Amino acid sequence: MSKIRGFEKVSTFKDINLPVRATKQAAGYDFEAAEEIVVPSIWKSGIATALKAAFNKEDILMDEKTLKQVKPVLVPTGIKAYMGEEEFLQLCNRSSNPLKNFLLLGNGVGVIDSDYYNNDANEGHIMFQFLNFGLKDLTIKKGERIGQGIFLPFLKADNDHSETDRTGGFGSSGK
Ligand SMILES: O=c1ccn([C@H]2C[C@H](O)[C@@H](COP(=O)(O)OP(=O)(O)OP(=O)(O)O)O2)c(=O)[nH]1
Ligand SMILES: [Mg+2]
Repeated sequence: MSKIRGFEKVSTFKDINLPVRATKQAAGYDFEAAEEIVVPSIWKSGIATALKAAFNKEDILMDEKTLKQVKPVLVPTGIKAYMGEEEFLQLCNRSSNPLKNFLLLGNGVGVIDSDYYNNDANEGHIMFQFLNFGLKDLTIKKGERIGQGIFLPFLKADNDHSETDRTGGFGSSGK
């Protein structure tokens, strides 16, 4: 069978499942966490203190360490995806994540470009970036379903001559 679009395991991950659609007509392929990982509550980072200070009209002082803790956590899936040149994989949250676990995607939706597959930096490893708005830290277990991926076509504008090759992910284009 010729390869059109699909999923493979990143070489360093063995004991994981490839994404599947849960039902006959489900649009999204459900992704699982490839390892156990903690997503800290954003409120533990000192934001609560800062907000209190803001209400009291005090200066908000946040050190570097505190600010860094507010970053989303990249949850590894151990999965890479291949697809057509004019397609991408859209990563979306599961509806139950905010409802049950206060988990939001930091980037709203994730865009997996077709040239991310097998890139030199990380082989095309797909990550979900989560922020935990709950009051408690959340442990995501290995094998837990964390999000979904939907393959979609995209359109190009007139006079589009982009020839730049991708070298990595998450800010690798340097802009
Ligand atoms: O939730 C996401 C979003 C992106 N990616 C990977 C696939 C994508 O092809 C690459 C780059 O994503 P994007 O273009 O959205 O980020 P960027 O900040 O523009 O990085 P770059 O400069 O590498 O394009 O990172 C993920 O694994 N998960
Ligand atoms: Mg980009």
